[in-house]
Amino acid sequence: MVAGGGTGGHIYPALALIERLKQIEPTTQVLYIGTTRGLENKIVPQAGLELRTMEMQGFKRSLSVSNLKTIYLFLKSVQTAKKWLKEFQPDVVLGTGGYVSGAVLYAAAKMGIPTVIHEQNSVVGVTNKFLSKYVDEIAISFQAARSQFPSDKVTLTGNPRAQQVVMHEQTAYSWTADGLQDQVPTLMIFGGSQGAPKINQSVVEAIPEFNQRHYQVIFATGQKRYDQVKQDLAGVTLSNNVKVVPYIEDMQKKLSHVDVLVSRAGATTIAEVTALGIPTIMIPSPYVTANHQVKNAQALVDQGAAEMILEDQLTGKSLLDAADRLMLDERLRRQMAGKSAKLGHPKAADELITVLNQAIQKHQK
Ligand SMILES: CC(=O)N[C@H]1[C@@H](OP(=O)(O)OP(=O)(O)OC[C@H]2O[C@@H](n3ccc(=O)[nH]c3=O)[C@H](O)[C@@H]2O)O[C@H](CO)[C@@H](O)[C@@H]1O
Repeated sequence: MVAGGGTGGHIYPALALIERLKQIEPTTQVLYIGTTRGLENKIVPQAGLELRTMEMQGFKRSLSVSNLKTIYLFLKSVQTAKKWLKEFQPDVVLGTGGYVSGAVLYAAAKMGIPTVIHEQNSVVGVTNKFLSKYVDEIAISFQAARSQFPSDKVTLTGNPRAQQVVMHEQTAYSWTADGLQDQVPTLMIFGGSQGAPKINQSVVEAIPEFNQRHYQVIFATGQKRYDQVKQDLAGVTLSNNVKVVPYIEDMQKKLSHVDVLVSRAGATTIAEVTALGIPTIMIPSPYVTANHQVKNAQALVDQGAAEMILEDQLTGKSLLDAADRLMLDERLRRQMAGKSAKLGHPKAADELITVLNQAIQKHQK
C-alpha cells in the first residue's frame, strides 16, 4: 500500500517506485491512498492504479476552529485506513509525504504492519517528522535530512523518480507530438507541479522575444493558471517554436529530450534534472517552509549544476537573458550537464525497494 499526495512532488516518486516494483515483480499488487482534492486524483488513475481517497486538511499556524476539524479528519482517516489495511493486507506500507501518508502510516504502524517513509526534501516535512517515531525505516533523498531523523532507521536512497527518468532516457520521443520539432534545441519551463504566477508573468513578457529565437520553448502554466495566462496573452501571436500548455503529461518520457529547464526548485524536479544532467535555471519558491527551495537550488548552484534567479529578481528580461545564455552556448550546457549528473541517484528506486524489504524482514525476526 502506498500513501502520498497533495502535490506532484509527493506523487511521482511513489509512481516511479511502483513502476520499478512491477517491472521486477510483475505480480505485485498496489493500492494507492490519496486525498480527495490533490493532484493524485488525476495522476494516479492515469497510471492505471487503484486509488482510494480520504478528506484531509492541514493545521493552521494560528489557533482556529479549523484545527479542530483537522484533528477530527485525521482521527477519522486513521479509522478508515485501519479498515482498508485489514481488507488489503499489504506486506509493507510506503508513505511519500502529505497529510494522507500521516494517517495511513500511523494506522499501519499501530497494527504492526511493516512501514517505510520516503522524504524527498533536505528540510524534513511535518508529516514525516511526526511519523519518524512510529515507522520501521526511513529513506532520504539528501544527506542533509539524515540528522533530522532517528539515525538507526535512515538510509540514503535518492528519489525513485530519478531512476524512472533514466530508465526512460532511451525511450524514443518526438516533439512533433507537442507541435514542436525534433533536432531543435528545446527549452522547457514550468513552475512546479501547480505552476507559479510570477514565472508565468515573466514568460508572458518574454514571449515576443522567444517567438524570434532559433530554439523552441514548451511552457506549462499549471492546470489552474492556464486561463489567466491565455488572457494575459490575448493579442500576442505565438510562433511555431513556442507552445503554451496547462500541464506537461508524460514528463518522464520528455525530460531527457530537453536541453535547458526553467523551474522551481522542488525536490522531485531536482532529482529528475540531476539524474539526467539537465542544465537548469532554478527560480525557488519563496513561499515554502524554511525557504527550503533556495537551499535546494543553492546546493546545485554551488556545484556548477544550475543557475538561480531569486523570485524578486525575476522579470521577462532576466529570464530571457538566462535562457539565451544557456540555449545559445552548447559548450556551457555540456559543462553544466556533467556537473549536474554527478549529483544524481540513478538507482534510487532499487535502493528504496531494498529498504522496503528491510522493513519486512524486521517483522519476520
Ligand atoms: C510549493 C511547494 O510547496 N512545493 C513543494 C512541492 O513541490 P511540487 O510538487 O510543486 O514540485 P516538485 O519539484 O517536488 O515536483 C514536481 C513534479 O511535477 C512534475 N511536473 C511538473 C509540471 C508539469 O507540467 N508536469 C509535470 O509532470 C515534475 O516533473 C515533477 O516530477 O513538494 C516538494 C516535495 O515535498 C517540495 O520540495 C516543494 O518545495
